[in-house]
Amino acid sequence: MQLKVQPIDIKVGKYKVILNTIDAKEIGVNEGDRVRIRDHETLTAIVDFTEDMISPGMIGLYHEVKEALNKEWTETVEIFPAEKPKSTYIIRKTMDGQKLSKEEIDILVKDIVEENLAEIEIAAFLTATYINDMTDDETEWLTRAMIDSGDTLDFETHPIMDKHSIGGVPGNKISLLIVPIVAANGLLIPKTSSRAITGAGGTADLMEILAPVEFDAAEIKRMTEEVGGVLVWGGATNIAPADDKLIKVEYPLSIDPHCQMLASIMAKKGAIGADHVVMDIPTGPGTKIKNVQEGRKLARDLINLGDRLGMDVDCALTYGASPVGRTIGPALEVIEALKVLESFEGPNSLIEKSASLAGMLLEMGNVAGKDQGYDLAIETLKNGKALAKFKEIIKIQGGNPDVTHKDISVGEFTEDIIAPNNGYILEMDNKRLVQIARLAGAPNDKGAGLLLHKKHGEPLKEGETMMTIYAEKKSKLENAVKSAKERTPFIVEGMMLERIQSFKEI
Ligand SMILES: O=P(O)(O)OC[C@H]1O[C@H](OP(=O)(O)O)[C@H](O)[C@@H]1O
Ligand SMILES: Nc1ccnc(=O)[nH]1
Repeated sequence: MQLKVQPIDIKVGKYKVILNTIDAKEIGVNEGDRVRIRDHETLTAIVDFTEDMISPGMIGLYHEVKEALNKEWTETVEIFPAEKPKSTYIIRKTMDGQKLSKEEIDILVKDIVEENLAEIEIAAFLTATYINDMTDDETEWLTRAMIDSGDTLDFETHPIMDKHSIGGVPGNKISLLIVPIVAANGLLIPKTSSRAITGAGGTADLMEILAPVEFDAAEIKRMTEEVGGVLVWGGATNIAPADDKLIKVEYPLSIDPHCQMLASIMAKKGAIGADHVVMDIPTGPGTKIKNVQEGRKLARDLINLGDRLGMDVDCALTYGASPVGRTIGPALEVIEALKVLESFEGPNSLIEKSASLAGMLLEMGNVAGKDQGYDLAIETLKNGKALAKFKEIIKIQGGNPDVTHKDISVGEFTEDIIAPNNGYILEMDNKRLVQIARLAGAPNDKGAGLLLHKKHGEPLKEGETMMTIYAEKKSKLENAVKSAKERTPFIVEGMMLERIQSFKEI
């Protein structure tokens, strides 16, 4: 069918076109099907429908298709129904619980990277692997395919150190401390992070407040060689490019399937050529890993995958049942991390955890003797060398090295959540805390988040503030406050959990 072009200058991240319902019926395609567009070259695009935005006889070309075809308003193109990509059948196999071959995984990752799959198809794949986990072989092939589909780094100097957390515990701003501690001790640590996946602020979301985080592989190498470390966003590089496309679909689902998590993390480590890696596995109720047994199993899986890929991986099972430090959400977390670097002031949970993991890396990189790493990490924080190194990192990434915690602005709309009665905090619900922080606007509104005045095990008096919610928009604050009051994230000794009413005649 010949159709006239209507350019739509909206970027949708993949080849997509929009047809009038009448034309779509005539061609015989449904929403989400593909069409081949033939002109001087042929490309395949995913179809959207509309009744009124596009008139019959026209085809809306979103930015990416328009750029590729270089067609102007009312020029014509010829379109045909096209086969679905082979990956959709491969995804179906995963949904049926069947195992995939290396070739199938390579095809799937290629289609993800080339934007040939609709989000709903990627969501189906992720959900299928959430239900039917991949085997060790499949996970290794997935990781290798993710590494091979992008750029890799090859440093002349070794060892290359790296750190990653599987996430799942709110407030986990430790990379902002660990990277400068390690780099300040002469080791190279080119750290790539993702944005939030199940949380309210990933390391990339945090670092972005202090400096740009979008760099390509060559720039990451150059900056690391110059100052020893970087803190950049993995999604902006062409390093393991499938990763961020999968994470974008995981985020609204708030899931991080086991095999995807392994591949996502280890592909980033493999691609930058890491020799020694420390993995943080937050463990406990409300995290991705419910108990120590599960944590040990994941640690073995990570070590085993590292071994297959030629990396030395050590894991730290860490306490995750309540947040790290007292802040959740980008700006609040950055302030807390900067205070530790500036004056060694801050919550024990943050300092202890950061120094322990940094210490492991210092020992693995042979700049600290056995069992000496923790002390060296604390010393590097106390003597200001970590702060000085962090300033160098901020500067080389294009940020302002003179920034202090006082310069970071938080949301102007705040409300305190008050203790319902006297008692002790018996539990904190991580997932609820993240939901409330997300309702307040985190991670996209950088100033949104939570300041925890009270934590697990601490006593409180009726009427005391348990936490303050911060938001950049009043409506978001109201939503978050309503949610926090309806279902509290704190379980206080002696409090009534919920009132469940009998059915009443109206
Ligand atoms: O949103 P959830 O799933 O909690 O965790 C995701 C976070 O965990 C990892 O942290 P890091 O890069 O090791 O600091 C990721 O890179 C990301 O920032
Ligand atoms: N799935 C993931 C969890 C944590 N970090 C990542 O980069 N990816």
